[in-house]
Amino acid sequence: MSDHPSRGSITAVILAGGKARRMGGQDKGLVELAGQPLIEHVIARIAPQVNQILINANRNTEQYARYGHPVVSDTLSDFQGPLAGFLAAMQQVESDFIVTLPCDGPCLPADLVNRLYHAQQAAGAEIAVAHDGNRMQPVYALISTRLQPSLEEFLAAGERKIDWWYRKHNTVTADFSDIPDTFLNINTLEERDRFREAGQPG
Ligand SMILES: Nc1nc2c(ncn2[C@@H]2O[C@H](COP(=O)(O)OP(=O)(O)OP(=O)(O)O)[C@@H](O)[C@H]2O)c(=O)[nH]1
Ligand SMILES: [Mg+2]
Repeated sequence: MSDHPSRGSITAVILAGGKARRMGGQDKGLVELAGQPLIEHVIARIAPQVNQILINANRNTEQYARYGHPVVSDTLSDFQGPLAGFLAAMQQVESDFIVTLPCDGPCLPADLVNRLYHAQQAAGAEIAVAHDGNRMQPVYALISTRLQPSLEEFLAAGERKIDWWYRKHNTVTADFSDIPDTFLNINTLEERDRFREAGQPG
């Protein structure tokens, strides 16, 4: 992994902690695409962009550990959504920021971290979220780890919606409208098979 001495430290957090109901409850990160588990595609694309990777998973943690990156499970029980994964990561890391991304998006931008970081720096923001031109992509975000107490409080109050939490903070969007296809995510086996036939977009 390359070094980025000019930036504050950033840990990438690959979110693989969901239930994958649309995939019949399989462990989505381990579902195969083009001969490799989905998470391997994601690791390959994010590794050159950061110094540290964390995998957030709630099942099959030994299998995820094989990739040589720390694996953390949600500290809140019962699959309470991606924010629970953000929190588990923040509780674990010592970096200034986390960059979150899902395990089911194998085509993620090659400059995801750079664009998020520049948007954050330009605005002095607490959070930078990807925007594909049509909509926000809320699980692709750069978040200051100083927000851990805020996130703990939000989740303890029973709130779960990412967008609502973002709205409580100085949040900016980073423009990815030139490469919207990079946010394609695979939620069903049919989508996986269609993707396979079409080849990798972008
Ligand atoms: N840590 C954690 N991550 C989650 C949780 N729920 C969803 N995610 C992650 O959030 C990202 C986007 O969620 P979805 O694509 O809807 O994944 P999912 O919830 O597993 O799938 P569905 O049940 O089919 O909606 C994925 O990377 C999931 O792994 C959760 O309860 N905890
Ligand atoms: Mg998805």
